[in-house]
Order: sequence, then C-alpha cells, then structure tokens
Amino acid sequence: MTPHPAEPAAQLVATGRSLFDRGRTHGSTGNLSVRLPDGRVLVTPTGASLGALDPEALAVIDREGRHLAGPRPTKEAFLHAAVYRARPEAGAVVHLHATHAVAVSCLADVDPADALPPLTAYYRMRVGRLPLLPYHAPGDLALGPLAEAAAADHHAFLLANHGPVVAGPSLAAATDAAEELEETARLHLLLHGHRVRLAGPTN
Ligand SMILES: O=C(CO)COP(=O)(O)O
Ligand SMILES: [Zn+2]
Repeated sequence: MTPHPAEPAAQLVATGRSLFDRGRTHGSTGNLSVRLPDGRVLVTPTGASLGALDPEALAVIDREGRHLAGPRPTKEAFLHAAVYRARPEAGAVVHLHATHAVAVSCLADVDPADALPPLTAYYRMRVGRLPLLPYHAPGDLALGPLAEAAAADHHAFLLANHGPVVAGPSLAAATDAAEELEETARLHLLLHGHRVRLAGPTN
C-alpha cells in the first residue's frame, strides 16, 4: 500500500528538481509540502536535496506536524503545519534558502513589518506584504506560534538570517510567489544606492 497519492508526490518531485536545478535553493536546504484532500500533509524528508526527491520516500504529517508515515519529515514540519492551520485555503507551502531573499533576511535595517519594497506589479500581485520573523535556529519549535500568527494575515514571510516561507492555493502558486519574492529581493539588492520609484500606490 502506498502511504500517499501519486499525483502530489510527483508534483513535489518535479517542483523540487526545477527549483534546485535553477539554483533557487542549494545543498539539502529547503522543504516543500502539499495538503492532501483528507487534511494530512505530504512533505519532503529531512536532509534531502530538493533536486533528487524520491516520490516513494516522502513523509506524511498531520495538522500538528506529527509524523504519520514515510521517512522522517523535514525539521520544519511544525512550520508547514502552523501555516496550514492559520490558512485553511492553503494547499501548499514552499520554504527555500534562495540567495537574494536570504541576503535581505540578513540586512540590519529591514522593516520587520515588511521586508521588501513593492518594486514591481508582479511582486505586489504575488507577494504583497512580507513580515520578517526573528531569528531562530532551523527546526526551533519556538518559531511555530510566531509563524502561525504571521500566516494568519500573510501568505509569505521571511525568517531572519534564514529564508522565505510561502503558501499558496496550489504548489504551482506557492512556487510562483516564492520565485517572485526571490526576484524582487535580487532587484532590491541591485538597486541599492539608487533612488527608486515604487510600483503603484505606496500605502
Ligand atoms: O531548510 C531546511 C531547514 O530550515 C532544511 O531542513 P530539512 O532537510 O530538515 O528539510
Ligand atoms: Zn531552511
């Protein structure tokens, strides 16, 4: 008996490979999840490269982040679970160590209420406001309540000195928003020292 349906597993494998092959996360960093129709969550295993996921070796967790089946889940399982609890409409969560977003998460003077300016229309559409959550070591359960509170109002947030967490109605939508976030972080750093005009109204 397979512990999970084949289609979301195939989506996780293909998305992980695409993100990894394009340098959106490196080594064994990052983790992905998809909410299953029965409310359980299919999530990548801990220590895996997103570029080489095995559809038969994905973990299943419940809404509290408890391990139900498959290999040991990502150490951020609690974070994925927190986002799903806060966002009943979320169907997928993407966490990456995307270089430019991580760079922004290390800047000293970032506004914790909104870490990136709305430089482009697509950033406004796909991401919007981006809270910065205070530094915790990867896997630190103390981040759970902070993530759950942030996710109630925001589908994307940035972990200080770590990287982005982005939810969406589908894995494709969450990935799209995570990519927009990374590109805007890159633009933000490229534009450092330049006067910029923001996209649309700034309120
Ligand atoms: O990005 C990571 C931790 O924040 C990767 O950890 P996992 O290998 O446990 O998913
Ligand atoms: Zn991480």
